Amino acid sequence: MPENPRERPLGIFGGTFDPVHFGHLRLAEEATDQLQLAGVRWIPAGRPLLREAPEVTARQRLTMVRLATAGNPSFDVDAGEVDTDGPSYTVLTLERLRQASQFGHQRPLLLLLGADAFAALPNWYRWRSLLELAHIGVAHRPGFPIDAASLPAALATCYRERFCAQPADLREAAAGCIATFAMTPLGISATQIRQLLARGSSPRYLLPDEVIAYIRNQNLYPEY
Ligand SMILES: Nc1ncnc2c1ncn2[C@@H]1O[C@H](COP(=O)(O)OP(=O)(O)OP(=O)(O)O)[C@@H](O)[C@H]1O
Ligand SMILES: O=C(O)c1ccc[n+]([C@@H]2O[C@H](COP(=O)([O-])O)[C@@H](O)[C@H]2O)c1
Repeated sequence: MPENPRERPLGIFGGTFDPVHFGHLRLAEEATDQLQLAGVRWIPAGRPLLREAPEVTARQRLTMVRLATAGNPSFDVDAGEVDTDGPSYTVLTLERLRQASQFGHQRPLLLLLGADAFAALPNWYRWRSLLELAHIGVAHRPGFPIDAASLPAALATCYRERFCAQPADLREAAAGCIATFAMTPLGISATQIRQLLARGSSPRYLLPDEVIAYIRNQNLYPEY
């Protein structure tokens, strides 16, 4: 049991963010509301796995996340994965957070994932250990159903065993539950934005203006 069982979980939101967009921002905002989080810590992946290398550097993606989240006191940004050499394994990041004196082993942490990332969880390094370190909160995402029948068998079993319907239950333990939440469906992806930028089309209203200005000033995606 946590020292303070009523403490709200802190959301942990990792991503490649190449670039960050309103799908990410609404996910973090709606998770905070629906899962009753204390806030969300954004952690851009330094060297993301199981995907193509990002188009821009880790530091540039970190800056975009800082620009996008500035001004929201419920959000903060962690440069830990960007500052670390080597692949960005989430389990190691969670272990680092648990070792940091501010969290210890009692504070509820909740790893935020979109439904597509959740379905791929069995491919992650030491994926079963993730639930020893944090709860998992899964956002609905258009095109990616969250139901046991569509998940890989090992994950479907885990999902059935760990499912938690009540946000209040997430405060009763430091880790181990899987919750889902139905965020506003937004069919926005960073892939789509990169495709728009590559053909010189406007990405406006898919991501914050501050991020677009940075992309332009730094010539991050050269055709735009
Ligand atoms: N529109 C969205 N709705 C719900 N979840 C999302 C959405 N966009 C991204 N996510 C989630 O945010 C996290 C970080 O995603 P990521 O940075 O890879 O963005 P992406 O748009 O999926 O990028 P890409 O198209 O490059 O794969 C993942 O858990 C992903 O599932
Ligand atoms: O730990 C792993 O093995 C692992 C494998 C794939 C993805 N992740 C993390 O999942 C988050 C979302 O990844 P992505 O590729 O959808 O941007 C991001 O924080 C990645 O570091 C982590």
